[in-house]
Amino acid sequence: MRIDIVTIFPTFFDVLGLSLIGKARESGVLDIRAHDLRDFTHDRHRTVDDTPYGGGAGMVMKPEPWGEALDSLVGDETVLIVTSPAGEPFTQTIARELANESHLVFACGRYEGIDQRVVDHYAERGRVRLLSIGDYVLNGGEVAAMAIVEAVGRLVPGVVGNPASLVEESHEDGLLEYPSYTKPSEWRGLTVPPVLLSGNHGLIASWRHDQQVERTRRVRPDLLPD
Ligand SMILES: Nc1cc(-c2ccc3cc[nH]c3c2)n[nH]1
Repeated sequence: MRIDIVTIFPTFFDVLGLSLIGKARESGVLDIRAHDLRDFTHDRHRTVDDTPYGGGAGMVMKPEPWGEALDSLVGDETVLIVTSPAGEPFTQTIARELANESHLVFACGRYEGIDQRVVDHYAERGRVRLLSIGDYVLNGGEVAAMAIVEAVGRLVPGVVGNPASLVEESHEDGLLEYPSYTKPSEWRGLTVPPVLLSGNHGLIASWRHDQQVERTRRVRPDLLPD
């Protein structure tokens, strides 16, 4: 999978050279590239923003640099992802959908956001998704893009060593994950649930599912079917 990220802070994504995603980049399973939006400006000050039509506080990102940057990256197979607090809530289901794509381009806004005509222009020509990682406001789209890149990247075959570890996770089966324990069997007076020491794998599986349902009912009842 090829992932391109357009941002005025390209070094922000240097962290993607670490850990699993970093190894996947080295092996070629993931090809992730960050691009500086200012490289697509032509004035001395490399200007990417201007005052909003209609007035109001803050600045809006100009459409021209975005058009040149995205024209250089977006193709017929591309899904253009614009992170925004006004976007569709990003979920594990969307992560799975995006993990099947061959090319993702992320547009990371700053200031008060990107001129709406950029989204409108590319939505007329291909697939564009406005995605939010939560109902809170960040200073820019980079943190949201980073979260989505990690959630999607780890689902791409060859990125995670043991694909079985992707199955029993929160949200993978619509439920929150069960609690996990490791040695020692007692720590600060706290012990491990005896069923996990029983060696009875049927009982363990049943206990773990019960824990998932109980935890989901307690913490995220909205995830349970009506
Ligand atoms: N879920 C979420 C996304 C954002 C976001 C995304 C892009 C920009 C551009 C300027 N501020 C932004 C905030 N905040 N919260």
